[in-house]
Amino acid sequence: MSNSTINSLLSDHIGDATNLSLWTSAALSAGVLAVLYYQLTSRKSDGFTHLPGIPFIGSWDFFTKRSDFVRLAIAANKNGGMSKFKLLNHNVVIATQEQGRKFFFSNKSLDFQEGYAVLWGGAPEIRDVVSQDASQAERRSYFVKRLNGFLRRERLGKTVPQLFTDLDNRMNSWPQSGRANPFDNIYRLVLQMTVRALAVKEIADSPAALEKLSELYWGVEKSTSATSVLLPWFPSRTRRNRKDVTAELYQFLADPINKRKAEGRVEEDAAQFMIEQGDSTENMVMFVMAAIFAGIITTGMNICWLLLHVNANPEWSAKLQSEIQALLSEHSPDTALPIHTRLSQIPVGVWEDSTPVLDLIIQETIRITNNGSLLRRNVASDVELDGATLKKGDFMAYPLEAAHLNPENYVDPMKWNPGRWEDPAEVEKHKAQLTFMGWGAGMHPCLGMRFAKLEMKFIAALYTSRFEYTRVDKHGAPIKGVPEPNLNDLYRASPKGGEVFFEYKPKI
Ligand code: HEM
Repeated sequence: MSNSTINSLLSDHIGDATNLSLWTSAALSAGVLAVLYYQLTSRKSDGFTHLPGIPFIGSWDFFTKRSDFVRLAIAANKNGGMSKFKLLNHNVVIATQEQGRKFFFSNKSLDFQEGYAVLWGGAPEIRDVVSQDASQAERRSYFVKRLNGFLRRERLGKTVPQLFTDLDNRMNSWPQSGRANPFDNIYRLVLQMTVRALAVKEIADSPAALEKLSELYWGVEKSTSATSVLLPWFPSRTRRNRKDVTAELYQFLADPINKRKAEGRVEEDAAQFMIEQGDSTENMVMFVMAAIFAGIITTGMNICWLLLHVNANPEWSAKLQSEIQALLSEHSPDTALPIHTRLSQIPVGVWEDSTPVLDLIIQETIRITNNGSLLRRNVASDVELDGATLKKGDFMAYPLEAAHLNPENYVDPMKWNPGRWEDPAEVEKHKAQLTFMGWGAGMHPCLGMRFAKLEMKFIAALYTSRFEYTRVDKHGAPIKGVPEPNLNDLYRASPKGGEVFFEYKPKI
């Protein structure tokens, strides 16, 4: 923790870490931390194991190396109980065992929005740009209502041909064959689909506008730091950037909506539906920002990992191809048609309910990849839990890796093995014990799951039908197996040990 923590603090507060000579920062890190850093490993009288941190500041590693940090809690809680750490004046409790997990997902005093609003700064926040009269609950209910409307089967069904055309056009815009980083070009496919299905046609139609949108999103992410999250009032360099980028993003999304409203022009897209419902531009932009954010981060990282794993596993790759071939033969037998047209003729209901191989592959990929920490805040009264008191105002975190990568729950947990989901009894067991929560659980299950699964299925089907590919490093040397995801990288879970590329060429 030491060097990076101090450096990130300094770079954020002072403005530019490169202005500090290396020896100064190293001396500071070693000297200051030797005095300030403390580590408490045993369970204390308040019933919690206290995790290491810096006095007054707390455990900055929760932001900078989250997975490494939560693994301390997983180890500390192994024989029961929960861990606790400080972030400035906030207490954060990490539950990793069954009792804490069940409480985390079902207790009504734990507030979802409050947890993320204070402890997670990755999403662009509309309140950074325009003042909002609506309460958080009202904004959430608006978001849920609109999302559910857009995900109705008949509505999605009408969009499917356009989604496949978009995907095919994007793939046509790549060099016919070559080496590409999936964490770059596959992410862009997800953005394209999300904007097409849940946002504004004017942007979905324009590769340049999509590129700009992607730049703005990653701009918000890059401008997020521990300081901007924990000290939102602090006029740091990153905070100013974040506000500026969010304001630009807001305007970028609002402009085409306002223009269309002013011209009275009618298009066929999600924005049009919202305009016809009389929605304000602010609400529409809020919806689009949140939907796109959920889309490009989680769906993006999971589809990249899915393609990596499938490629490294000939058995599952063959099963996937035969599932796709069977669907094509049944629903679009004319082999003279282009593959994206044929795939688009498979009904949405079939994609959702009759693709068992894709379902297993997605489930297993998410178990290994989707392992961030979920967050809540106790907004009600003090609660007794597992021999300790979770006070009103305390935060709670549940690291998904505590369940998903635990050898007590999954044999050989780092092995990608979709077959482990074939036994219905096993699936039921994980459901009952809450040991698979890749799509959330209890009071806050993922509301975009159906759409995210469709996006991953469409991309997997079209990409693997169009291309042959192998996994290589940046020099083109083949990569054995599949690296582990770096779970400290909250936004991409990028491969440990360096970038992985796909060397691809068209299938004949
Ligand atoms: C592979 C892609 C995705 C994965 C693995 C995923 C996973 C999750 C998980 C684990 C949660 C629970 C968070 C918690 O309990 O703290 C969640 C919640 C949520 N997800 Fe997703 N998600 C994905 C894609 C999407 C997409 C594309 C959308 C929307 C377009 C979406 C919308 C939501 C919403 C609105 C919630 C919050 C529900 C609530 O407030 O109760 N998700 N998701």
